[in-house]
Amino acid sequence: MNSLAAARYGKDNVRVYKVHRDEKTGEQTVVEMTVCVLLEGDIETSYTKADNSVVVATDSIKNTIYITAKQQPVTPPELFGSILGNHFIEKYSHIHAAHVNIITHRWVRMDIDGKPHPHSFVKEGGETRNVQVDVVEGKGIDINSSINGLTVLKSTGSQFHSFLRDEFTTLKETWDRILSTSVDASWQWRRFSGLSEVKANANKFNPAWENARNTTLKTFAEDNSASVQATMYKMSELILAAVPDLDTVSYALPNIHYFEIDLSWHKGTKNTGKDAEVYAPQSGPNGLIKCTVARNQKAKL
Ligand SMILES: O=c1[nH]c(=O)c2[nH]c(=O)[nH]c2[nH]1
Repeated sequence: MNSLAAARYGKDNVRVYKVHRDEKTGEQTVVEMTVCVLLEGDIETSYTKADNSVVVATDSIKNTIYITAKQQPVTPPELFGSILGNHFIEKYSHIHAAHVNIITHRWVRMDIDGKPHPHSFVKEGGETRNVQVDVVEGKGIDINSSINGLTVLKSTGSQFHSFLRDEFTTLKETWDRILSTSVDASWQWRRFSGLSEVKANANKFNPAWENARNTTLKTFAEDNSASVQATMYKMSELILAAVPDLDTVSYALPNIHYFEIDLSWHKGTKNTGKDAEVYAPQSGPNGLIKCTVARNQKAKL
């Protein structure tokens, strides 16, 4: 006999845009999100017995996302995700968990002639602000906030030497290299008991995002990096120290390589070592360095 070992379902890639119009100043503020909601609960029979009576249609889930966006604040995304997820477990007695993922796209207000424009925006790179909100009946609300796709480069101030050498090693040691990565940084909040506790803490989410972003950029720029590993650990420690409500901070950083090009074949042109100016950016393979730093406890490696 087989049995359903795990099941969840819902609507993915629900794109939502919301505008806020400040009637007094005439300034408008926009938010664009891509939302995924997946539900769990007493839904086995829909899989095993073709019983659709337990199915909240994914079309209804999509409608609920729109209605909730209309009726509730969509920022900070941690709060919107909690309100949305909580709705499903309160409304349907047989739904016991709602998993909400929100990608917030980065529309940044334009500066025109040095002044913030009231209703025009630029989409900044591929960077997004994301949240994963898991609302589980009887347990509480787990929130993981993140920055994705923040691409950075420094042209010096990075080293990589003294690494293990053996018969597989060809990489030269370097005391001055280019360092580039696309930052995926995430921070796990201590578990909230429920929606009212999330609401009581709602003013912490934006400052935490700002702190994580600023810390990432400042540390990346200012650290004379011994390695991606050492720099990302410093970033994680600083964020944990600044935001007491976090349990862990994680990074996943690709090491995007820029190779020197030997141009000596052309009239003895010097373009390596201290003479290197023209490099070949690599699209792959790339290093991929990850870590999770936990507060006051040993990380599970
Ligand atoms: O910062 C780095 N960490 C590594 O683990 C590594 N490995 C490598 O080839 N280059 C680098 N750079």
